Amino acid sequence: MPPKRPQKGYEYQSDSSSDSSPPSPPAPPTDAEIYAEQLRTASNPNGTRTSTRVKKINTSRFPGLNKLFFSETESTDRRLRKVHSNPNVYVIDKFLTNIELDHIAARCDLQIPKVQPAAVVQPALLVVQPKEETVEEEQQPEPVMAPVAVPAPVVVEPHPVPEPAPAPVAVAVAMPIEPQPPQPQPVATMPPQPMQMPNPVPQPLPLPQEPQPPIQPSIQPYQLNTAQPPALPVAAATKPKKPRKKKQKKAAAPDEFGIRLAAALNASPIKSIPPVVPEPVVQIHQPVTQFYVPGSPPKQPSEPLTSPYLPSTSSPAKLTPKKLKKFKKSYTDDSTTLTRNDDDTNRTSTFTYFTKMEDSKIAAIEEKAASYCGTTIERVEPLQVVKYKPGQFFGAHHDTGVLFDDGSVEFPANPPRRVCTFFVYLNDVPSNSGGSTRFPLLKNEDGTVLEVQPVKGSAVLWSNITKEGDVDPLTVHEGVAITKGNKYGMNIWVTD
Ligand SMILES: O=C(O)CCC(=O)C(=O)O
Ligand SMILES: [Fe+2]
Repeated sequence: MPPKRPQKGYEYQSDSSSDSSPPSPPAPPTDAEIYAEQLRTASNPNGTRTSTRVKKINTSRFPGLNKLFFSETESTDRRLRKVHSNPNVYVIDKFLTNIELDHIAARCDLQIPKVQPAAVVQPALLVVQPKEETVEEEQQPEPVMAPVAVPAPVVVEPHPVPEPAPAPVAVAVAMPIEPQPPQPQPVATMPPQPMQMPNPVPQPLPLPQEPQPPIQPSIQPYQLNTAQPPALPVAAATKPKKPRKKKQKKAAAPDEFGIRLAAALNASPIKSIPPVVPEPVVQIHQPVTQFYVPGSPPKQPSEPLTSPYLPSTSSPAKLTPKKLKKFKKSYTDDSTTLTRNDDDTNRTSTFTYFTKMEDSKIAAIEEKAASYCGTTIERVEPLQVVKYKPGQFFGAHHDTGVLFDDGSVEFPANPPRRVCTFFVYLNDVPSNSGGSTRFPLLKNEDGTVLEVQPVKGSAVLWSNITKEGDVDPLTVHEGVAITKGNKYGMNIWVTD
């Protein structure tokens, strides 16, 4: 019997060591193509499904993922707003900070208005308003991602409107490092949710240090046996901690506070401002010398795996590309011929990639996604930024395999496979302009299809696999065509 025609492809992982997306044909074969060829000859010589050779994912290696997606008990993580059960789909409001959003927009030259500060504060005002500080300087309270339960369906035009400026004095004392304009919640068209936490008082806005769920004991999927640690990007290397100051009651140094606030407000031309975003602590457990070609299958099943995604260069300069990202035409791979399909009518959007741990902010985002899943940064693919112009879309597909006409999904035989997806919205898209992320097989209680409308900075999060470690065909999804304006998003894929 001839193999079933694959309906939709997905793109294999690209070369993480390059700054941009893979080249268009007739370029020499990319890692993805080489991987596809290896896969074809190794386990799929006739172009048929590979499923009989597929290794399940051992979900016990992902305790964080188990808690989020497969546990009988509800997650108590208040940052997560569940918009569908079984399979669980969550929205994380304000997954990215405004600083992270602005950084991505700048690096990718996205036409997104800069985040508006909540108030325009003259830095001079800050000098005369010393701040009583009773907490340790570096020990910021764990910011809570103010979970504001919004009864759904909600028809909200997600246009952030800057709040009227509060009195400068109040701002000087209570102003967070990063001002956050009010943001509407991503709208999932589902029946009303029980209120998770009433939010009667203004929440302290999150500081640049994002809340991190406790990182699970190291999983160490990749046994890296070498002597020579690579020089990691400055920001990615674990830094020795400065001795902490004891609690003391003191007036905040107006200079420092003013400068940091000014930096956050973008109100200062000062060049050498102290970093606003703390250096992320990237957990690299073992030194790395051997690098696995992205996307290529492991050589021997018994052979220890190396991380497919860690940077392969020891030069921090090479890890900090100055070039702006360029968006390339998206492609998908056909599972029957395992060739790249550039003319895929199922996907008209374009994409580009960040280099793995390209800079401290990118590394922090990777780390944030990993920690939600109770895993470490090694498992996070290079971040992929996607762009939709009016009329563009990404039809129904699965992030972990090829969706067939009969609704089944072929699971790639070997790691790295995309265990879960964070799709982050980089701009707002009003609900009357299309552009939602739609899950055609997931229904709300009222029978309507689950759709999540883009709200800047929020992320929708789902698992691509089942509790048993097989592909979950229910998490097929699509990027609905946007009718007006552009849509920008970012895929964060955590792999096995
Ligand atoms: O654009 C969206 O809403 C979803 C995009 C997506 O699923 C993908 O890029 O894999
Ligand atoms: Fe997707």
